[in-house]
Amino acid sequence: MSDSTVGIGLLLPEVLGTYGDSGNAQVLCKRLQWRGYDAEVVPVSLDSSVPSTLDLYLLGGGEDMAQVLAADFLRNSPGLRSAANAGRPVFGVCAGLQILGNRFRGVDGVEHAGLGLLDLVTEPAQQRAVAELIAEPNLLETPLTGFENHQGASVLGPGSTPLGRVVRGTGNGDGTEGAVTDHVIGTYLHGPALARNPELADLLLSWVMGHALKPLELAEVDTLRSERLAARRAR
Ligand SMILES: NC(=O)CC[C@H](N)C(=O)O
Repeated sequence: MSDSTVGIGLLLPEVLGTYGDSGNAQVLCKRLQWRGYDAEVVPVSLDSSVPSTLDLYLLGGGEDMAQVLAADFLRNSPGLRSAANAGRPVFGVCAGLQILGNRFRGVDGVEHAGLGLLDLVTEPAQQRAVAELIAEPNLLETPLTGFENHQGASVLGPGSTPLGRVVRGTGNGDGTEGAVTDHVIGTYLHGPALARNPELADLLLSWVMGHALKPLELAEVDTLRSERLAARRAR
């Protein structure tokens, strides 16, 4: 990979790929390439260590045991934490959000340490949240859309702010959705989230590039968004 190529780290897709969130890496890569930048997806698997030099890091959702495996691995491989502490963007979805937090408890009742990159704690909720999820964003202009499928409910501490306010669905479980600390974002949105929410994709990319990127007109993305937002109104 040349120095000018943007390296998009896709962390542990073999265990955090259950909900299709690996698509977030393809979305970021394409949105850069369509604008004339070189970009490459760099998968990081359980048999390697996490490099601290990639430009951005992605974690997807996963089942409970896979999540514990991923959290243990990431706690013991310091690359992600040092990259985040150096300001490199990190985006985690669902299990990814919970791993980025301070700690999470699975449905088995066992508490596991997270990475402490987001100030949040996750406990199992009474009911599993499986639904379309819509939120009014805090950092962006346009509504956040995705689907959710999780048991965990997350409570934010003062070191993180919500990514948005739930309009439909469950999100964190208290009316807020997701969490942000510096350049680390966690969300309960699958979809993949960055395919459904191009403004969120471009926010992450603006942090990578150090400047805003020129807009992209993509009719397919507009159609997908309007279909998903209309589906919520039809119910
Ligand atoms: N979709 C997911 O990543 C699920 C995460 C976690 N296992 C939960 O149920 O809360």
